[in-house]
Amino acid sequence: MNLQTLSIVLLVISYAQAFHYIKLVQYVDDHQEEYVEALRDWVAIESDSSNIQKRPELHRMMEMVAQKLRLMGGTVELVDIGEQELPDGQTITLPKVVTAQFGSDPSKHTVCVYGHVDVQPAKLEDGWATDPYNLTDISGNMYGRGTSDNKAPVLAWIHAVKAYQALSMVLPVNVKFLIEGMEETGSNGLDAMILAQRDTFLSDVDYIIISDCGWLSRRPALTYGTRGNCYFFAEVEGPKQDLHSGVYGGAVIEPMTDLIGILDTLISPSGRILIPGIQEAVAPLSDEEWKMYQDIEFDVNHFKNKTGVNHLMYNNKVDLLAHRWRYPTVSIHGIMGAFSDPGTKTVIPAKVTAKFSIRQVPDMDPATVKKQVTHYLHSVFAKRKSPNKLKVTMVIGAKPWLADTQHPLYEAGKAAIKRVFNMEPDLIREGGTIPIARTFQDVTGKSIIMMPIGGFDDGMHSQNEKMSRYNYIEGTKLFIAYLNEVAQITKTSG
Ligand SMILES: CC(C)C[C@H](N)C(=O)NCC(=O)O
Repeated sequence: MNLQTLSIVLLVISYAQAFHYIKLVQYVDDHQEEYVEALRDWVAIESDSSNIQKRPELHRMMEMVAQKLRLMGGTVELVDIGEQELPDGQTITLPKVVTAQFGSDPSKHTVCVYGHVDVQPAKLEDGWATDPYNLTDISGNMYGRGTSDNKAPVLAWIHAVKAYQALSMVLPVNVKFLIEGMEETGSNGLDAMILAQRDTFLSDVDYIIISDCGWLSRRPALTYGTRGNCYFFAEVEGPKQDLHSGVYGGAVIEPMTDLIGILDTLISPSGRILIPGIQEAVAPLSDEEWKMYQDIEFDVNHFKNKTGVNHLMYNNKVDLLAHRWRYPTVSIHGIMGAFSDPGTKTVIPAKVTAKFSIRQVPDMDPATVKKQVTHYLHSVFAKRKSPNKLKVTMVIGAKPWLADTQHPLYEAGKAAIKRVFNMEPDLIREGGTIPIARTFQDVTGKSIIMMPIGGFDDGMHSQNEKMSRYNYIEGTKLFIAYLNEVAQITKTSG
């Protein structure tokens, strides 16, 4: 083929692609209401993975996902991943993992979209303005638990594939789905499943795509790193039952006093982690990283006001972003067994269990962190010379993940964002954890991209979580455009 014929062929291809894209976008716009109703149905399921009472709901949720994909003609499996062991030694069935496949053309790339449909706990009385399980649209924002994290993004991916099907257009790449129901509690059972399916379901996967995070501002973003997380229970046990604080106070050494005492030794008021060995393991901030953070458009004051605090740990952009993304932190989440109802119960709790977590960054290692924390807490507890008993357990040990932003997957992401939003994306990291990201990378050796569609103010895990209709619908278009861009990556790129 001579140069002139080649340019004509390329022109015809790009016209055809542009024409297809316009039709797909029109289809998405025309089906907005259907997409919102699909989200309403999913949000109505209280698929809280941290509450074992809700496990039947979680099973129902996984079945709903599978059924949706089956109805689209995918090859769908509900994979049994076994049992979850609870802290008291009991076991409970883990929600099955949904795998699905659309297309198996060996001449095309195969992408695997990972997502989750379990949610964090939510109760109206936590301070929600609307029922967390009844999707409520207020001024273009759809409120409900799990909207942004991660039900709407999963649906947007499904709808992207469905749009191609509905218009009888062939998918530009083969698309696989791997949807789980335990992400919020550390993806229990998934590591083993990924390992077991490395040479089967995952064998022909070229790239993994995750859309389980948010933008940093109103500018679309591509995410190239997440922090890991080590989650601990510290239990202090004393008397054989709860005691009257008037009758026994002053006579016994109280478990709660011990617990608060040791918790106070984890982190200084200025955010310095006091556990020996932790800070030392953190990779230093490179000049290149500093420059990347410096170049990101991010308004610290706006962030402060949106968060509703009058003082942040750091007031300059680079420090603040670095401490959200690439330094570890300790968060204390709650104390089980402590009196927390309204009222003035005067009790000495007999056994209290603190829950805290340490976000992980390169080059920390969860196995080492487990030893460091356990050893440290026992040594500070020993200094108290308390007769009570301390037990420290690590219940989640998820590693951090980092990607190469020079990979063609990111170039394809930039092109798709340019097409849909007509702007360049921010390249960002994420302070939260997607436990399986690192496993995917280590076990399959495949490249991963995180392509968020959540807004910066979606309130994941918080009261009034939402997803804007704009992000949901434009996000669906982004995924459509992205599939097309990935198809252009030369087959040899790893
Ligand atoms: C912003 C996170 C990466 C979103 C993710 N779904 C999540 O919430 N993970 C658990 C966590 O505690 O970070």
